[in-house]
Amino acid sequence: MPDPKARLAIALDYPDAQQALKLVDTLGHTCQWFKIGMELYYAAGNTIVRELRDRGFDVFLDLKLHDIPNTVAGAVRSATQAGAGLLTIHASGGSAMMAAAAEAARAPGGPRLLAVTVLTSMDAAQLTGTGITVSPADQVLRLAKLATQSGIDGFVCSAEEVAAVRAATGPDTLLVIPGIRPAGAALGDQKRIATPAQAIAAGASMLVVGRPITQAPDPAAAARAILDEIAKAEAPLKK
Ligand SMILES: O=C(O)c1cc(=O)[nH]c(=O)n1[C@@H]1O[C@H](COP(=O)(O)O)[C@@H](O)[C@H]1O
Repeated sequence: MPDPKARLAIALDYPDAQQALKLVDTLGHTCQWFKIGMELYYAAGNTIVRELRDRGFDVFLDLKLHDIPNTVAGAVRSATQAGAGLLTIHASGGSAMMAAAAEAARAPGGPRLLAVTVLTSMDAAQLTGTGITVSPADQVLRLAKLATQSGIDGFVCSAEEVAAVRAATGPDTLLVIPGIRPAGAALGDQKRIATPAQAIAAGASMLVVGRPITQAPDPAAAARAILDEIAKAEAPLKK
């Protein structure tokens, strides 16, 4: 059974390195993966990526790149220098953009790329508002297939689509699932959600959790509870 720690990334959605590192210190080595998103990266750049690497953690750099192919390839090269293990790009940037990103990520020490499909904060009505009239599930599948053809083998989607994406892309695909809400947790802006156990049971490789841990009265206890839920969900059923 894989270590549950390898299957949880904590979203460090903070405005500066000081606040982010305070949470990291609070969690200690309960967790292995930390996700640095736009809020923290725009404030602290590659310095915070290196700081976490120096402390022995793995870094998931969530920059959701979406630009012309040449620009995205350059951004992948810049992000590679800091040593992130995972990096996100938007699948809706298209096949040429994803292929250019995949090529840039093949450099030594390059990150594994994850194509973000349909944001977990979007429901069918919001998707329709952007001119896409198929369901979120159909759009996720379409983008996952496009990403696969473009040389990307990891995806971000919601737990609602994970089983279909797994079936379409194979057992080795890295499927990373945000929109995780333990039973009773506040939804905030998330729309397509699941509990940790539901997401793992549906076939998720890794879960992304932010506020249910960072805003908890006791973040370390909240993280441990989620790791326990992951471990139980992946344990074979005893008959
Ligand atoms: O790429 C992501 O990580 C991501 C994609 C997505 O579709 N939905 C989504 O919530 N995320 C990120 O996952 C984290 C979720 O945070 P919480 O909603 O606080 O658990 C945030 O850092 C989001 O930026």
